[in-house]
Amino acid sequence: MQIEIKNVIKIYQNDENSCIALKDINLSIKSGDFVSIVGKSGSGKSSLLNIITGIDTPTEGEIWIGNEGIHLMKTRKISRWRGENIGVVFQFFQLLPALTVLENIMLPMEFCRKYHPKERRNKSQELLNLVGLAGFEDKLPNQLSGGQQQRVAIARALANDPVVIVADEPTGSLDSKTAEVIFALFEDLAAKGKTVIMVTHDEELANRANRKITIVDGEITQVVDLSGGLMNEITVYENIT
Ligand SMILES: Nc1ncnc2c1ncn2[C@@H]1O[C@H](COP(=O)(O)OP(=O)(O)OP(=O)(O)O)[C@@H](O)[C@H]1O
Repeated sequence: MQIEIKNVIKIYQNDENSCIALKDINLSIKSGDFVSIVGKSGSGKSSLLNIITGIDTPTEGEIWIGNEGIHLMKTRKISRWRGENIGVVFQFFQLLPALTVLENIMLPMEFCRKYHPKERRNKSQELLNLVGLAGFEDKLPNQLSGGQQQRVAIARALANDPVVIVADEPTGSLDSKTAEVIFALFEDLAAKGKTVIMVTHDEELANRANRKITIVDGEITQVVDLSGGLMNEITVYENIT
């Protein structure tokens, strides 16, 4: 599904202060694209991801994913739609500690009533195999290493076979060797046709995506085409300020 972000502005407002986190963001992401987003802390990366996934709403602007206007959806519809169409992976995994690995993966299927209840266990098992954790079904999250927990989180993100995977610093809390294993999983998903959008602080990993987007102070300052292994700058949105 094509993603179109049009003139998105995000302003956080409280009683005394306001913070302009995103200033007129425009971006097109094609189906099957693997996009990395880099930028300094506070530049607006998470704000952008939260708006793409409908976790947060833009102050202004539009987000289209396929034919769906995310900015037009009511909160209740968004969570269901997200559950069916977008897999979200966070830096600190966010697995439910009291549920087993398999139960964590089944949760989005139950929430979206995807698959027949009898099928869910098999589907979850397949996903666990895919991330290389067969045999860990009945473990609790705290019995796993960080890298293993992130693999479970990726399996959970894939539970409803979403077309888009969005990951916010998925390797940020992992050592470099484990980060490599996790990143390779995302590369594999992109190669299988999923659209992957990943925020990372790691420039080396970011340069292995198809496109790298740099955000500075809430603005896209650079979009670099990395496909074909050649760092070939295609579009530069001028930083007007
Ligand atoms: N809920 C909020 N209320 C007020 N300001 C916020 C809120 N969330 C983010 N901000 C501000 O918006 C700006 C962008 O924050 P954001 O978290 O999107 O940046 P980031 O690039 O993801 O940073 P990091 O790499 O540290 O996670 C920052 O100045 C931040 O302080």
